Amino acid sequence: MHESEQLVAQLAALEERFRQRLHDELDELNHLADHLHRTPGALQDLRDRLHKLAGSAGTFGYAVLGERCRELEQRAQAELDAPHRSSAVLNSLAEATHHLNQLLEHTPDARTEHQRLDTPTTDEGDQRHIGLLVADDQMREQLERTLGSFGYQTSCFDNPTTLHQADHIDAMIVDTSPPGSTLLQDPVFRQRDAQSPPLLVISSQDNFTGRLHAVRVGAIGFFTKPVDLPMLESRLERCFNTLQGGPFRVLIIDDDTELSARYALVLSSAGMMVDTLSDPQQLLDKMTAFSPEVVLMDLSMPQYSGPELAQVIRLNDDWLRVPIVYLSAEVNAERQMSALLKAGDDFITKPISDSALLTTVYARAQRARMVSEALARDSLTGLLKHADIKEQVEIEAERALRTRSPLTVAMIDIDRFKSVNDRYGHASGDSVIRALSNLLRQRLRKIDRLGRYGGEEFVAVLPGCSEDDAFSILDSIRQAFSAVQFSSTQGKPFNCTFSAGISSCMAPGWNNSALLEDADRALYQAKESGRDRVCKAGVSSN
Ligand SMILES: Nc1nc2c(ncn2[C@@H]2O[C@H](COP(=O)(O)OP(=O)(O)OP(=O)(O)O)[C@@H](O)[C@H]2O)c(=O)[nH]1
Repeated sequence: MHESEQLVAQLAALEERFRQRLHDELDELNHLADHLHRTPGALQDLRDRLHKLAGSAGTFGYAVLGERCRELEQRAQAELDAPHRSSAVLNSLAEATHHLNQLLEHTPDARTEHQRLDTPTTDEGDQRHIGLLVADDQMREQLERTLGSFGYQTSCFDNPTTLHQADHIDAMIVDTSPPGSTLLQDPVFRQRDAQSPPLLVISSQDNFTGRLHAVRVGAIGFFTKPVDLPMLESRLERCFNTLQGGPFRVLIIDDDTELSARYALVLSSAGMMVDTLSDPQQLLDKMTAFSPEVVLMDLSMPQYSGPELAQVIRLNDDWLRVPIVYLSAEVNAERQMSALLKAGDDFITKPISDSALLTTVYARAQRARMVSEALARDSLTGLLKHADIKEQVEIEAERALRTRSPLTVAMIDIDRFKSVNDRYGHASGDSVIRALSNLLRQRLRKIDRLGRYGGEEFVAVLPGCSEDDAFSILDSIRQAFSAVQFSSTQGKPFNCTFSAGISSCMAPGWNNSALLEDADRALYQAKESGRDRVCKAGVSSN
C-alpha cells in the first residue's frame, strides 16, 4: 500500500475506535445529566467530560459536537462557580446534554480532511546547491571557494530573476552592497513565500534598515562585510538542519490514548519521531530515555495537571531548554495564562487541524534544536564546546563498546601558538584557529564529532575508525595545514603546524575513561619529540 494510503487507513481506524468510544461517552454524559440534582460531584464530572470531548471530538471530525460540548462545558463551569445551584440551570444543562446524541449525525461535511502533509524534509547526503547573486568579484570567489570546500555546489547569477528561475536551488546568498542598493526591493524577492529556498543576505553596512529589508523578504541570515565565512556556513548548515540531528523527537503526554495516537500518526507521517505517554508516573524515565525536543502536554489529566508535570520537567536542568506546549481544550485566557506562569511555553487549543499541529510542532522543534546547537557551539569556530565534545567522547565510547566497533579519539594542538599571537597579533591567531577548525570539519566525515577543547586545542571523535586509519587521515590534515599560508594584519605571511595524539578503543588494555587521557599523553609525546607530528598512544615516536 502507498504510504499516504496507509496513513489514511490508519487515521480511519483511529476514527472508528473513537466513534465507538463516543457512544459510551455520550451514555455516560446522559447518566451524569440525569443525576445532576442528586449526586454530589456529578456536575464537576460532567464539566470535565464535556471539556475533554470539546477537545477531541473536533479532531476526529465531529466539529459540531465538539463546539456544543464546549458551550455546555462553559455553562457547567459557570454553575460550578456560582454560590448556589440553580435547579433551572441544571435542568436545562441536562436537557441540552441529552440532545448531544443528535449531533453524532453531523459528521460528513465537518470531518477533518486528510490532506497531504507537506513538511520540509531533512534529506541528508545530497549535495546542496547554493545560488549566489554577488556582484563583488572578490566576495563571490571567496564564497565559491569556501562553500565548495564545505561540500556545497555553487552557481552564480547576475540578476534576481535568473536566480529565482533556477532549478534545484537549496539556498541563495545575495550581496546587497554597495550601500543604498535596492536589490531586495526587486519584485521577485518581495514575492517570496514559505516554499522559497532560504535566503542569506550580505551587506556592507550593519544597520537597522538593512536588517529590516532582509527580514521583510524572509532572510534567515544577515552578514556584514568582511563576512565571517565559517559563521555563514554554519548558518547554512543550521537551516538545512544537517547539524547532527535526525528526525525531531516529540513526546505527547495525554491520557486520551486515541487522541495522542492520532497526533502521533500525523507527526510521524511527516518524518518526526514520536513517543506517547499516558501514565505520568513514567515521566522521568521517558524524558531520560527518549530525550524529546518538544513536549506536547495535555492540560488536565485524571490525577495530575499539565502545569504540575511541566514543573516536574523544569526541575531538571537538562530539560530547561525543551519547549513544553500545552495541547488543551481550554479556551479561557486567564486559565491559559496561569498555566503558562507555572511552566510551559505555549498553548495549542484543541481541536487543531493536522497541518496546524504539524506547523506548530515543527517550528518549535526547529527553534529548540537551533538554540541547543548554538549554545553547544563555540562562537569562534562553530565547533562543539569543551563539555559537549567530552560528552560525545563518552557517548561514542559506550556505543563502540556495545557494538564492538573501533573508535579513535584525536587531540590536536596548534604548535607554538603563543608566539603566533605575540608576533602577528591576537586577530591573526584567531584566524589560524578558525582555519584549522574549517580544515578539520572539511576533511573529516559527517559522523565524526569535532570540538574545541581549549584555546588552541581540538578534539576529534572518529567512530568506526581504526588507529591506523585515523593516523593517516590526521597526518594528511597535518600536512595540508602546514601548507596553508596566513597573512598577519600587517600583511606578513606565516605558516603554522599542529601536533596530535590519537588513542583508539581497540588498543590493548583500553577502557572507556582512559581514551582522552591516552590521547593527551600521545599529544604530549608529539610535542616533546619535536612537534608537527601525529603520535599514537602507547607508541613511542622518534
Ligand atoms: N588568538 C587566540 N589565542 C588564544 C585563544 N585561546 C588561547 N589562546 C592563546 O594560545 C596560547 C597557548 O599557548 P601555550 O599553551 O603556552 O602553548 P603554545 O605556545 O601553543 O606551545 P606548544 O603547545 O607547547 O606548542 C596562549 O598564549 C593563549 O593566550 C584564542 O581564542 N585566540
